[in-house]
Amino acid sequence: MSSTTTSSSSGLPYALERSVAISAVTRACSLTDKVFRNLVAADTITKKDKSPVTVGDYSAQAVVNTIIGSHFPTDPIVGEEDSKDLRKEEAKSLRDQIVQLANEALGDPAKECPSVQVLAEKWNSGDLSEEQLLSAIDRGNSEGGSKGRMWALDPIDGTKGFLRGGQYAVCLALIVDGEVQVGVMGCPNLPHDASSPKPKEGEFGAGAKRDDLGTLFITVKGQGAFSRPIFGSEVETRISMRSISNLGEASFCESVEAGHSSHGTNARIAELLGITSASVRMDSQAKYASIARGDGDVYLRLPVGDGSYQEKIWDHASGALLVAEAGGQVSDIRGRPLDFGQGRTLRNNKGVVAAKKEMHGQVIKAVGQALEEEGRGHL
Ligand SMILES: Nc1ncnc2c1ncn2[C@@H]1O[C@H](COP(=O)(O)O)[C@@H](OP(=O)(O)O)[C@H]1O
Ligand SMILES: [Mg+2]
Repeated sequence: MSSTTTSSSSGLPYALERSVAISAVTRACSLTDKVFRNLVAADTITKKDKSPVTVGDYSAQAVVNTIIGSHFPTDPIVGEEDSKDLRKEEAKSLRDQIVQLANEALGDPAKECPSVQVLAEKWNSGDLSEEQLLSAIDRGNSEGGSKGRMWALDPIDGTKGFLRGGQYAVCLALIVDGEVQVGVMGCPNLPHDASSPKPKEGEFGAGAKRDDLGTLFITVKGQGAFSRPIFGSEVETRISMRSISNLGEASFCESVEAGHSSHGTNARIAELLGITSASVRMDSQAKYASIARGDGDVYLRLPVGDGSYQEKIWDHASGALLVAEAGGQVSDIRGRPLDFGQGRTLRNNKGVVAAKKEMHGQVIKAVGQALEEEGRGHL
């Protein structure tokens, strides 16, 4: 496996990877958005861990892996899904829908940047077989590790948000020797900027598309953080974290799901920091995106219970780089950097704390105190 930096005509490191990732995520977002608007709840099947997996998850992974696989055939992919359940007899109608949706997304004559066009003919014929698409899903079975290049993909991060009409994200990152180098995140339900009114319940669903929704976040290590609409304009805007003079002015983001992040501990940390505004609850890595562009300031993800859950690399790779490139610092609850070189999980880390660089240390101190008070100081 080579760790060399590929660049295209722009001359910047990872320019080709950036373009291909944008193309893959954009196509996957069109697909998930379509599924979202025509959501057929009956097509949801249940994995062993009981999290809902939809036709959107599988099709989006098939699309992204097909595109990554044709441009970078030797790059391993660490993807959330595999095709095991899909290959079962009873999943026939789900498979048929995936084949149709993935081929539509791959065959869509969307505009591509010139470097991507070169290889587009490899996958955009729109007639891949069921087996080709199932194999593409299974390209995501890499075990990860600390050497060489690999992609991390969450085809629909925030599955619960997706199903309830909240935030979700298609997240793709390139990791080289354990360090995230490129991150692209598509948030189809996130307004283009924080000043847009928040979507209200009932604004989603068939035919209710709003022009100011759907935001793409793009980052390459050392090159800054950018956003642009997913659908429509390709003009990118540089984003950065908000300037606040003290943490008392901050607002923080946390998961909607109390089972994913301890709301009680988060509240105590906010109290210790003098934060008075209510937390913003949001599904998916849209939380990283929100603080990166200054909608909020701190992302707290405090482990629940005994802290034995191991965070997955695809749940954090693109978001963590985005925040770092927007002026933030991302670590676990002890202030250790997230270690993406340990396989499919962040097994050397517990929880996540993301905040503006200058204020991160103060947040970590409050985290330690709150855990101590709960008798979880050993975490
Ligand atoms: N006990 C737990 N602690 C922390 N994260 C968990 C968890 N159980 C599941 N998750 C992860 O939390 C992710 C969603 O995060 P959030 O709550 O911030 O939206 C899920 O991603 P998926 O929705 O892709 O399955 C899943 O991987
Ligand atoms: Mg996820």
